[in-house]
Amino acid sequence: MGRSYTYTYHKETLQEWLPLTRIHILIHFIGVLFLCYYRISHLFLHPPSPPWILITAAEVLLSVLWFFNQAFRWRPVSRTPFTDKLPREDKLPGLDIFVCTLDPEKEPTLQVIDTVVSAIAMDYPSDKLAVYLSDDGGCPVTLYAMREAGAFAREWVPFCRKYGVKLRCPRVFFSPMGEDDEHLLHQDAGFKAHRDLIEGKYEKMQNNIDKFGSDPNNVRIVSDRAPLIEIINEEPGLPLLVYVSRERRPSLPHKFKGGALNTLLRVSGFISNAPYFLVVDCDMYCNDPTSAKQAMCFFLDPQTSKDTSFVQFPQMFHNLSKKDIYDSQTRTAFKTMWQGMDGLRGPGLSGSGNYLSKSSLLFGSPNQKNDYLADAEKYFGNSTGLIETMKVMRGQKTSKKSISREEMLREALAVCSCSYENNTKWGTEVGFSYAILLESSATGYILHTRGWRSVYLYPKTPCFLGCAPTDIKEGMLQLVKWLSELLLLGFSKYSPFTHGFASMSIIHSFTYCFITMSSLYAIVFIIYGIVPQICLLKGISLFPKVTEPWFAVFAFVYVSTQVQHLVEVVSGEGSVAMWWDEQRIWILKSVTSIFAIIDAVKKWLGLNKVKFSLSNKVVDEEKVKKYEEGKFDFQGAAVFMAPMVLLLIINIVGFFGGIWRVFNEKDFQEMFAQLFLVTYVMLLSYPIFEGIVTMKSKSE
Ligand SMILES: O=c1ccn([C@@H]2O[C@H](COP(=O)(O)OP(=O)(O)O[C@H]3O[C@H](CO)[C@@H](O)[C@H](O)[C@H]3O)[C@@H](O)[C@H]2O)c(=O)[nH]1
Ligand SMILES: [Mn+2]
Repeated sequence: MGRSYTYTYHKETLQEWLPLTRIHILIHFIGVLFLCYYRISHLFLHPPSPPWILITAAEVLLSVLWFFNQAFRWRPVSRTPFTDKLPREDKLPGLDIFVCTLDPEKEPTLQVIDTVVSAIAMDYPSDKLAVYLSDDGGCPVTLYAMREAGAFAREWVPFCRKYGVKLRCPRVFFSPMGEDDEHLLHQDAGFKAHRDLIEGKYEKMQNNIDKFGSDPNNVRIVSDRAPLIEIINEEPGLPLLVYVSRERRPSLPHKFKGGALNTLLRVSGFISNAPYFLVVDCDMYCNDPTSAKQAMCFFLDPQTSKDTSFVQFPQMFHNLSKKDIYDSQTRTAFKTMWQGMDGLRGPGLSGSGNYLSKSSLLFGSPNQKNDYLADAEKYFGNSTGLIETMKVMRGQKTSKKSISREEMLREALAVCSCSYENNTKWGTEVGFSYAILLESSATGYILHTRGWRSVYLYPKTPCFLGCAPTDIKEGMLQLVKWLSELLLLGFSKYSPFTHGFASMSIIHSFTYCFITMSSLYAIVFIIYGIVPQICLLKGISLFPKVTEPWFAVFAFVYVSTQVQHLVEVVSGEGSVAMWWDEQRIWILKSVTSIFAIIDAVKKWLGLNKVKFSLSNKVVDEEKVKKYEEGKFDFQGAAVFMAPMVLLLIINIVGFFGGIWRVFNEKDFQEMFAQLFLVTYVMLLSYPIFEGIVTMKSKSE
């Protein structure tokens, strides 16, 4: 174990081999500098030819990206919360849970309900807990299902508490996975009977929802509607359960999930007004009920409470196969990157599985210099009731007498209207940011620029489990949606290159530079996938001769990168096969990022309408089967695959043509690097060829 710092309720541990990592970065950096020197000086010494200019551009860009990428390796930490040291339950602060859903077609209602029920069963004092579902589709089936879920929760929550059930998502508990709970095996016969009774009720609920949802009218999104708030459960011993569907009008902007979350921020003020809240997407059920207390270890700790804005858990998935050929788990993001940022001033906000402090979103910077409440209407809008709730949260005196429930609900409905945010600071200074479509990425980043910290927790038992895309089309859609938006953030007025440098620690802002720019790998790989191959065919050497000392620089940089990656994968319980597979998918995703760049340019020029492409969470058995077998499935992804297919064809021609030419010309020494490159790509992309060939034969 590395060096560690102990706080009142938690502990921070530095990576054990940190000095080695840093030495490696420095040595590699020298290699990179030599490489850039070789390329750039070559352009001045020899008449620059187009292939040389291109390859120089690619390598310089790659070096810049490498440089920013090292910021994640500079100071990774891991954290351990001490939940048993927390104050007594009655001293814990209030907690709201926000679940967002939109479309029952892509987000099956039963899944949404499992998430809601698992949230209600969180291990947290009931009178301090409230669960809100934001239904952006306004679908009758969702409201109906919420009422059913409310009734089921009345049985489920006491059952979980009585027997100390660990898996509190009913679907998982009643699946074969639920039978592994050691501690439940030793329960008496009464437990078994109780369990079967509850299982019956669970099935009944599912049937009811299915039946209600079989009427097409009940599953249609209502896009023109008045707001609706319904308090579903409100009784002692049970958490509050609230259904919220904000006003939607086809002609008025609604700001997607960011808009939904900001609405919940306001509505919850009237109903529970907790100082902290958890955001989960509707497919991300709570797998470990202790996550709330884990997060509280940071919010309540005397040393970290003042400037901790959010606690992020990794997004993990319940539907991944062993091989995970598409790297849907995005290991690099949730292991290397987030952990690396955690040692600086904190990970980014991922949008799901994160606990946040409401004050950090509502009242500016942690040193409380700015008093938004002094000019409340300008910042928060004209609801005096809402401003009262905020004063209460800040511990300020309020002038308000208690109001009737009807009046309270009326005021809460008013802050759900489409026009409420007009001429206020919602979406800019207050609440979730509307700067880009990825409300969370932007919000997390802006919180950091204001001086807030965040925390990353990666416990052994996953706290939240969602549904990952299991075919390439969905995966690519999601990738393009994220990377194009992040690129736009990089060119916005909030850019980490300008705004960020000015307001954040320098290494922390490097991590954001990398995050916003990572789609530029597309340019590197496309050049690298065309130019050396064509030059190999034509006999133009682009790299130093194998016998020249300069060759060693290239070889070193290549091997060093591979070793770093291998160490990272293997030290995190990955395998060598995973290291190899990740390279393949990384190149594939990088090449496909060209669509993200195109998309971002189009949006920037105003050619593309801003549209949130909702990820599909429906499990398709056939797709899953192929994915489980580790076979690439390109069905429906022809467009996304086109650039990669083109590069592969060029590479195949380069490989065979190149070998033939080298044997004729005997210029093996000059061409070694290029031959190596085409061979490496051939080996790496074999499963992709296979996928393409089987796709063909299927459509015939
Ligand atoms: O107008 C909308 C659009 C989406 N959602 C909800 O937002 C969530 C995220 O949507 P999804 O399509 O599943 O996003 P992902 O592709 O999984 O996107 C990731 O990136 C998003 C943008 O930052 C984050 O919001 C997500 O939490 C994060 O999981 C879902 O619960 C949706 O129901 C809404 O409530 N209203
Ligand atoms: Mn999702």
